[in-house]
Amino acid sequence: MATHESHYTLPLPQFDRPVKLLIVVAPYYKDIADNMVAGARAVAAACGAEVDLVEVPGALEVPTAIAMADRQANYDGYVALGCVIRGETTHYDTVCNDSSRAISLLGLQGACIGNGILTVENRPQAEVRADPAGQNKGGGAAAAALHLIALSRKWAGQTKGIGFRA
Ligand SMILES: Nc1c(NC[C@H](O)[C@H](O)[C@H](O)CO)[nH]c(=O)[nH]c1=O
Ligand SMILES: CC(=O)[C@@H](O)COP(=O)(O)O
Repeated sequence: MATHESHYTLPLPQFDRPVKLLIVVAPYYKDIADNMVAGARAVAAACGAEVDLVEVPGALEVPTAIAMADRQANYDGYVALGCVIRGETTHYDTVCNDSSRAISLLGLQGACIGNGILTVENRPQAEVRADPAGQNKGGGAAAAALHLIALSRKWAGQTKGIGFRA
């Protein structure tokens, strides 16, 4: 089994105004999803963020639900959670690639999203990544969303070129 080098983790951002996060989770593998939600909730709580949660059937529906919420609701950011485990067919690649690409495109359009959709070969890989006491990828996705929200607030209302001398 591969060993994993630990990586540097940014300190969590601090906020002077309330933050509202939406967790969108696909509980396709329910125990895995439950652990990721627990990790994400703990990180949100550490930043004082309020959390709502909605469930969708599978990873492919996660970006669609985030896009709907971003149009119709008032969340500051989103945590995308789920797990895709390779099966016998090429469907794995479709679910992994399309969910990831759609989430990235929503991010480029301005939504603050942490992507915590696991894409793994087997269940043990998913379990260690979902475990809040293990790799805690749910917590990492929540932290990513919170960092983007902090950046978005830092630059809100700024106009290009103002404040610089030519
Ligand atoms: N195989 C996995 C799926 N597949 C289902 C799709 O995400 C989608 O719900 C369906 O195609 C209907 O649009 N979803 C997962 O979250 N994880 C999988 O391993
Ligand atoms: C990741 C998947 O979509 C997978 O569960 C589908 O399994 P299969 O390729 O065996 O149909």
